[in-house]
Amino acid sequence: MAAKSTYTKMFPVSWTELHRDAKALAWRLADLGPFKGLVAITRGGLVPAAIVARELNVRLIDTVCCSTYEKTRRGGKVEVLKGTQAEQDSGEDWLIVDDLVDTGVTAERVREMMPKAHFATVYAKPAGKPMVDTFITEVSQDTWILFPWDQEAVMSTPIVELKATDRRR
Ligand SMILES: O=P(O)(O)OC[C@H]1O[C@H](OP(=O)(O)OP(=O)(O)O)[C@H](O)[C@@H]1O
Ligand SMILES: Nc1nc2[nH]cnc2c(=O)[nH]1
Ligand SMILES: [Mg+2]
Repeated sequence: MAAKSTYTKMFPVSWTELHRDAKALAWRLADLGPFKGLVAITRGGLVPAAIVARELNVRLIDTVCCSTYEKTRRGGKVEVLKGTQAEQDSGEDWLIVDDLVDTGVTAERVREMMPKAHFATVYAKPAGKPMVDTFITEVSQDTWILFPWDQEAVMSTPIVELKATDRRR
C-alpha cells in the first residue's frame, strides 16, 4: 500500500496546454500504431483520449471505468466499475489512455486486465513512470496536477491586501 501522498505544489494546466500536450502524445503514438482501438480510463482519460483518437483517426473507443475509494490518500484500492471488450485479446493492438499516472495503482490494475496493450498518459510522476509505456511530461511526486476541468476563474486577492494580511500574522 503506497504511503499517503502529500502535495506541496500545484501544476495548473489550461485547456490550451492540455490540448497541446495531448497532441504531443498523439505524435509519439502515431509511429507505434496502427491500433485496433483505444480504451480511455474514466474519468480523467476521457478528454485526452478524445484528442488522441482524433489525431490517430481511431474510431473504436471503449472505456474502463475506475473508482479509487480514497480521493486524497493515493495508492488506495482501485475498483473497476466496468471492464472493456479489449480484455478478450489481453489488450493486444489496443491503446490505453489516461491523463496521468501518480502512484501507479490505477495503471497496475488496468494493466492486469490488458497486459499486451500500449499504456499512454499525458503526465507522469516518478513512482508511476515504470507502469506506463509512453508519457509526455514528468512532474515531481509532490506536485498536484490541476486539470482545466477541475478549475474555475475566481477573483484573486490584490497584492496590497495579501501584504496587509501577512503583516497581521
Ligand atoms: O497512479 P494513481 O495514484 O492511481 O493516480 C492516477 C489516477 O488518478 C486520477 O484518477 P482519479 O482516481 O482521481 O479519478 P478520476 O480520473 O475519475 O478523476 C487520474 O485520472 C489517474 O487515473
Ligand atoms: N487531478 C489530479 N488527479 C490526481 N490523481 C492522482 N494524482 C493526481 C494529480 O496530480 N492531479
Ligand atoms: Mg483517473
